[in-house]
Amino acid sequence: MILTVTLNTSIDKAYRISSTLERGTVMRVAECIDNAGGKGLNASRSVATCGEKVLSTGFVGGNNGRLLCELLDRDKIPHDFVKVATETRCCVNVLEPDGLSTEFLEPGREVTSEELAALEERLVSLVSRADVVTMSGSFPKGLPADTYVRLIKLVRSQGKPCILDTSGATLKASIDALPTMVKPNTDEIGQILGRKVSSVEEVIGAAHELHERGIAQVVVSLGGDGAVMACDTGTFRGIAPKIEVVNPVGAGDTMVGAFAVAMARGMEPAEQLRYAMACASANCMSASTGHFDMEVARGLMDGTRVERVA
Ligand SMILES: Nc1ncnc2c1ncn2[C@@H]1O[C@H](COP(=O)(O)OP(=O)(O)O)[C@@H](O)[C@H]1O
Ligand SMILES: O=P(O)(O)OC[C@H]1O[C@](O)(COP(=O)(O)O)[C@@H](O)[C@@H]1O
Repeated sequence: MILTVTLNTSIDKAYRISSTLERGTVMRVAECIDNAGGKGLNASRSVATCGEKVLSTGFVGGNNGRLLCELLDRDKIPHDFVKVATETRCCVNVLEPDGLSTEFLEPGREVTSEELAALEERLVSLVSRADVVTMSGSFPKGLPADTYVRLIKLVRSQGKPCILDTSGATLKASIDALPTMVKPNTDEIGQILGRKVSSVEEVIGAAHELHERGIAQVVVSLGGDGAVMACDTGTFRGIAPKIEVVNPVGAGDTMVGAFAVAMARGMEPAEQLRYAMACASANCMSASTGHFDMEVARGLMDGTRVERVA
């Protein structure tokens, strides 16, 4: 079973509009698709679509929290959340006819230290049943900066692999806890190392350097340009297939879920990367955030290439 941890859950609303987004006007929404969101729940759907058992945990609260659980039930995603006193946030993704996407991410409302302690207690038993644990996304208000450090240590003390996908100061503060895998983008790995990283050569060097610090798999995702991975068996460049992008939101989350599946199945790291990239590209071809069709992903596997670069 793959356990996904989402501290800042959300009702993700994809608004499809039929003309270009214009500031300062009234825009009517042609279609609204609601999904249980927050990065970890996109990863949960990815695990389920890959055909593996998943369990989602984290915090939910209020009416949005109830709706979120209903949306997960609709997607047949099992969940075991800690209920908090505040309302779960909403995130809005506006999709324009030309494929451009603009996201509005609400901050998460306050979570107390008692509610965090309840989650830590719950995790002790949930982690013991998991093959791989993923931790994704930002923090709601109120959580201390070392929250992921504590949760990663809890997972690693049980000898289980832990994938961390977060950003900014939270990522920087959590890296020394040595999760098994991290999935920063180019800007984020630059922030961790304290220097500007831009070319693919610089990304390769940066991924290798972070791997040397003790993170078993460092995966830097590059959107349509694919990904770079540094691990014990070498450094690899993944080339993504050319596709028609419909909604790229959640591609990285899909990648994380598919990586967890590939790890749990004991695939070689380079094969894990190819599998996870094909699923992530398939996510970009679906309008619904964090959803993809496994048949489409299978069809993209041949066009997804992984080459050793070091
Ligand atoms: N335009 C695209 N064409 C093909 N594959 C894509 C495209 N955008 C993303 N992907 C795939 O999804 C992966 C994750 O996407 P990325 O945008 O880097 O992550 P995030 O959603 O975290 O920003 C990429 O490494 C790539 O494999
Ligand atoms: O938890 P965070 O970092 O605030 O991000 C939350 C939001 O990011 C998303 O996962 C999309 O992010 P990506 O496009 O970077 O994968 C939304 O679905 C989600 O609600």
